[in-house]
Amino acid sequence: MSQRHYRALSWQMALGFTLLAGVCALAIGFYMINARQHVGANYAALVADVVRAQQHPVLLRHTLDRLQSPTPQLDQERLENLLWRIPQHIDGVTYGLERSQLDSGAYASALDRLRRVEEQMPELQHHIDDVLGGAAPDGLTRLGYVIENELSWAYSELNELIHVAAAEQRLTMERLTWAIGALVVLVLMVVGGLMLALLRLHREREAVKRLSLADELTGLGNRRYLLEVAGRLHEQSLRNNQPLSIALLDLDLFKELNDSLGHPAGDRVLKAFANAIQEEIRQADFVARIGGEEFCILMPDTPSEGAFELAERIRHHIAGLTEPTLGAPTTLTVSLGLATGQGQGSHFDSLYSRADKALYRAKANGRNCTRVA
Ligand SMILES: Nc1nc2c(ncn2[C@@H]2O[C@H](COP(=O)(O)OP(=O)(O)OP(=O)(O)O)[C@@H](O)[C@H]2O)c(=O)[nH]1
Repeated sequence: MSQRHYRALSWQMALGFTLLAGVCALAIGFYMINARQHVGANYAALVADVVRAQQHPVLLRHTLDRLQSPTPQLDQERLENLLWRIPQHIDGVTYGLERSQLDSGAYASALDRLRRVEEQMPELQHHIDDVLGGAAPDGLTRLGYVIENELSWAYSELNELIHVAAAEQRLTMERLTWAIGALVVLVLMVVGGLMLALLRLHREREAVKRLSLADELTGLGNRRYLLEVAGRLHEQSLRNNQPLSIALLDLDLFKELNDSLGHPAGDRVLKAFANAIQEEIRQADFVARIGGEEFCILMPDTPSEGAFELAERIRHHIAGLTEPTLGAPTTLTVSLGLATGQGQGSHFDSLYSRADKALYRAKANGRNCTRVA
């Protein structure tokens, strides 16, 4: 699997992480907008009611002041209008307060005063009627100023209370937003960390797997890897009804070389041999070191003639190698056994054993030659 699948997996993880981060960012944005709107919606209507109601004491005072002037004048229309609007606004503000999140204890005294004002409204109406009937305006102004005072105090108290509460709530929302943001960052960090750890684990597992399938000396595949690939290629050849060829290669008289030049020189020769094979084979072919100086090449979609051609090419290449490439003062020859299978009747084990027999014949026939099963 490897590099390609690993890259694909990395991309998938990166994509997943980006999506997750995007969703989190969207969620935070959505939450922040909603949080702000929530704060505004909660108090905006109440603040507007209170601000509108704050005009009543001002208008009342203005009307009463005109009754106190040297030429007293009764603005009957405005007073009647206030008598009608003051209780209405008191009801509206009371309703808004009850529906708000405010602590009822905080606005209880303001509400008491407003209710008292409501109770005094009929009395105020009597005084207006008396003044209209010709009585002195003293009673009307006395009660009027008391009501004006009560309304001013109650509304300014409520106004301040609502603003403080709105500011507090906004602060709480901001803190909450930061906390959620931090939480999301933390979650992203943890998820990111987990993904990285998973990738690292996967990479290490792949490295271990690669090591377990590689030949340490030459870097080629080992016998286990050969069997794995052989199974795949054999199935593929059956499915597509294509020929699959196998070549077994065995260096000639390698023991002598080892004995005369030493083991390290033998190792260098083995590496040179592996390189030479790799230079000759196609990309679709697979080569493995299956024993000391024994190698195997799998050639998918290759008929017997093609396999023979490649075998001979390798043989001549090896015979032509000289000391600088071999890393040892010697010449080298190789014997090869070939076998080709095609169709349902061909089993890989029998293909291998036919190639082995052909190799045995090559050795028996004087070495440095290729024999076909
Ligand atoms: N340097 C080195 N030698 C190895 C390695 N693995 C196996 N050998 C040696 O390869 C030699 C193989 O010898 P034999 O099996 O007798 O074969 P041969 O001498 O090549 O004779 P023929 O195959 O009949 O031509 C042995 O001496 C092994 O010790 C290795 O990794 N490095």
